[in-house]
Amino acid sequence: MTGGEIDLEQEYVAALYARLDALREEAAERLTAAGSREAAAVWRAEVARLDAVEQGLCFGRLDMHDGKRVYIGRLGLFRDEGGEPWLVDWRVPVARAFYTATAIAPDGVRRRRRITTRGRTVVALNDELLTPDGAVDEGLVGEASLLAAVTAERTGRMRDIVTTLQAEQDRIIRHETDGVLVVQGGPGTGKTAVALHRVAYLLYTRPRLRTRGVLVVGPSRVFLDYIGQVLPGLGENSVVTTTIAGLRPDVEISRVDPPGTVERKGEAVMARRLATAIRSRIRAPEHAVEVEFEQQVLRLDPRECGRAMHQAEHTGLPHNQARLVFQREIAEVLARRLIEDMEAIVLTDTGEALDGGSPDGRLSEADLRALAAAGVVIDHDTGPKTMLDELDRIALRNSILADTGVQAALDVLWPPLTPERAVADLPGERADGWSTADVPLLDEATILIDQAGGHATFGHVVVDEAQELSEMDWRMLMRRCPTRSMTIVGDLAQTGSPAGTSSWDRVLRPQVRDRWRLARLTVNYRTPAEIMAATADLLAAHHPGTPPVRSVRSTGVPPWRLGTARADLISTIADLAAAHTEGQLGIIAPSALIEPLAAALSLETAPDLTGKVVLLTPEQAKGLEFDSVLIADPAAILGASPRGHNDLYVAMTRATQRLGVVHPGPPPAELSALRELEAKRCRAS
Ligand SMILES: Nc1ncnc2c1ncn2[C@@H]1O[C@H](COP(=O)(O)OP(=O)(O)OP(=O)(O)O)[C@@H](O)[C@H]1O
Repeated sequence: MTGGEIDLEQEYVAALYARLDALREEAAERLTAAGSREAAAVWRAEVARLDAVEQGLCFGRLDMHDGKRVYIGRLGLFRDEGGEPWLVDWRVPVARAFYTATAIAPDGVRRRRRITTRGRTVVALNDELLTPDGAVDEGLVGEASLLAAVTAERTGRMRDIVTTLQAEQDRIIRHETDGVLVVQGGPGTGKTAVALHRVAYLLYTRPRLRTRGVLVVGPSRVFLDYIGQVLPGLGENSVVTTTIAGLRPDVEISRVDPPGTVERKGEAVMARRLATAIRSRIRAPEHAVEVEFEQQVLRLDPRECGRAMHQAEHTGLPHNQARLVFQREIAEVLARRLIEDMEAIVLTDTGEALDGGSPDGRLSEADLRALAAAGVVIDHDTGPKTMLDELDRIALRNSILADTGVQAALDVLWPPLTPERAVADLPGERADGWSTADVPLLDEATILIDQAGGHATFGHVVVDEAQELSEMDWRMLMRRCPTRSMTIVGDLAQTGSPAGTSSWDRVLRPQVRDRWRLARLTVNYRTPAEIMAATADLLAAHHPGTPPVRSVRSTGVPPWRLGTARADLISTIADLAAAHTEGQLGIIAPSALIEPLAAALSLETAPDLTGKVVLLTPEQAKGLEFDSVLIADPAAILGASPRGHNDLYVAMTRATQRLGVVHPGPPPAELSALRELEAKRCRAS
């Protein structure tokens, strides 16, 4: 590339930055002058959006066969209002060819130019000529930018990949489906990256989504921190991110359930069990129920109770709300009875004291008390039939409802419930704190007991590491997404949770029937071929039908294993970590080893992704990546749960450069083909 070309592009890019600066200045002024909170929020978001695009504002150019030239960047810029676009946003249709055009299907493109900038300076240009014979410009490397991106040292924070998106990824990002899109792909195929870029794409192309909201669900807080900069970097700041348990921030997690319990609690049948258990709290009486109100004993016969219960249940309202309907029905019955009694006394009017009436044939003391409690003032001079008007009747019914004695009698028939109580009373449950597997149960119970739809909902939901969700988790999530517009990404060969899935159809069909589409990603951008080859036995043994993903590069560095005595395991890992110099090292160990390893490595037990050495379990490592990975005690990882083989697969596929495995005793059969390192040569590289 000639220096002259770079100078020309530099001039163009500098002008784009000048325009960006002008827009920023204007947005900042509008923010200062904003007259309302709403206006301030709009301009604050605009300032953030303009700030976010500083790095790599413009990263590409398309020269079309018809002579047009299109510059592509992180946002659209116009030289002046109504004029030709100066820079087009990567999400507009015309930019698509930047990611998908090939020599065979050039889509009107003659030349694709990648523009690399450092700060505001253009440092490199890479051109591809998309001529029918596939010839490329001299001295240019087609995949140079991609390879530079995938081999760069990791920082503990995911970066966006907008400059190097590949065609199979772009197809998913722009997929037109309104319903559920499932993206299945092996490790490192860019599922997370693609899901986040799809969010940015959807927010851009469907602006109404901004008001309806987008939710991104990830497997852990550490993971959410890891991906936290990607969307802001794409100019999108308004997305809510959470873990599945975080959907109910009011539930404090203080317990870890054993695998069998996690599996059991995650099954969809729990929803039915919960509903049945709640329903069973309602007890239709076999004999008449006596209710005391203002020292009168009123009798309710079982048929009256049954009818009131039926009417309440018929409303379809949650338990506690239907209970109020039941109580109102019963109060109506009781009020009617009281009124009939009172009016019967007055109507006899024989001068006799009847049925507790006073000697002058009027109301008894108890009747008067009941009426007084209802705020009904009796005018003894008025005729008996007009004694209680409609308002009096309502007041009487309300005072019956408010009476603690009546309440106590009705609570035996239809007790009030809390979601916590309902879940804690399930067979096999405990009331001494909650586990993450309890969260969807509590959420389900909330719906059944207190409120239908009191939670926030979203216009689009993204689920990452979606293979980990239980059937109960899916139910909870679907309630947050009434439109069922979702992007679900995951890998069935990486399922670790005992309640997770091995079939997308099994978890999605009950929710959306066949209204979901499957897209696949096939190229691994993270893990070099040498490491993927080392996982082949593990994958073949446990997922015989799953094709291995193709690595985009090889490093020439084979992964290794090192045998050690059990007593030396911790010190061996500590020595390897101390000797490690190249990039970030992830040490992945079974949970039983986290404490002793943290002590030996002077680390916290909670993983810190900004550290040079990060210690974590396979579960915590989900979705993350490191320059080098060291696995401690693979047999323990395999044996820790029924899906230990998937956990080991996850652990082995986290490295972008180097992988080592330290095993006390003989290696697991699946790893025996790894190159064995002699103890004295043991280094993490
Ligand atoms: N087109 C691309 N250009 C540059 N880097 C890419 C590209 N696609 C993926 N990557 C990088 O590859 C790595 C793996 O991507 P990502 O984490 O999205 O994969 P994944 O499929 O979610 O992996 P896993 O299932 O193993 O967690 C990331 O560092 C990502 O930035």
